[in-house]
Amino acid sequence: MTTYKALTIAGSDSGGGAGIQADLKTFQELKAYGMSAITAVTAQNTLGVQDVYPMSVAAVEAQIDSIGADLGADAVKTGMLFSSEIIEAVANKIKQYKWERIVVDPVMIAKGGASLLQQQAVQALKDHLLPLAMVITPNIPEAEVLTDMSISNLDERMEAAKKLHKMGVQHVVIKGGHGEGEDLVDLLYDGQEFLYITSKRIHTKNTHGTGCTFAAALTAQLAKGSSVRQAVVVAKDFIQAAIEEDLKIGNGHGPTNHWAYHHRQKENA
Ligand SMILES: Nc1ncnc2c1ncn2[C@@H]1O[C@H](COP(=O)(O)OP(=O)(O)O)[C@@H](O)[C@H]1O
Ligand SMILES: Cc1ncc(COP(=O)(O)O)c(N)n1
Repeated sequence: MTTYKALTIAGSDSGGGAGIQADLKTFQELKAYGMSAITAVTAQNTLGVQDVYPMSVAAVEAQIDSIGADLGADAVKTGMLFSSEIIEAVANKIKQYKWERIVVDPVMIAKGGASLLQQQAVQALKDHLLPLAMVITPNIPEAEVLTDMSISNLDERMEAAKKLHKMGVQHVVIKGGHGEGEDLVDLLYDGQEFLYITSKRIHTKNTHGTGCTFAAALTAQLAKGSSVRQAVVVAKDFIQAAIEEDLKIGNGHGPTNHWAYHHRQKENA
């Protein structure tokens, strides 16, 4: 049996709902072997981010080198990268190891408002990482920052997707969690066609880590050899199940349930 390997380069969330922890749980549920390179340690829970401790560039590079020199990776996800220095180092390592199945989740601000990316690092993200991305997965506010436009309807979202594609990204997924209304649309653009992945909005405050979990599911599927289109569909099912069966823990915005998708599949088998 082949073992498919997925690497996440992201921040640690001590509360376990987002970041590295969400990614590794999701990889495991989708049967990809999970590995990590930590860019920053956050002291975080369902109430918010209490503190951020970035790692040194050398520490980030060393973790990636340990993986590159031995295990290798079939797909790589980036999440919280914090600074331009870390972004540049990560982009260089991706090139050095010739990794191609790259999912860039351009994490900027936690749901509670804490900054997970320094403002001056947005340009580094555009210059160094976007051209390496097989898929980018911004939410609407992140797509607005990256394209320097305001997005208030689906037409503007399509225009933003085209702009991001022009920046060198192969596939763009602009997620719809921050949109309005009962119908929620995640929009996929591959440079030629748009695909609308729709669902009903679930009314819950427990959406901590939805973006990380969605992008991690996408990465696990890409590691196993899926096409981007198939991987996005599975990622959407995964996050839908994880939000529907939320865990109701902590006193703030609780995490999603990373085992719900697998659990449902077993019940339906
Ligand atoms: N209330 C919700 N009901 C159903 N799906 C949701 C909800 N909120 C987010 N999602 C899904 O979770 C994923 C992450 O979406 P979004 O909230 O836009 O990103 P982020 O967590 O990065 O802010 C997307 O696939 C989106 O469709
Ligand atoms: C370490 C870390 N990385 C990413 C997020 C974004 O989480 P969300 O998916 O809730 O926007 C977070 N809160 N913490």
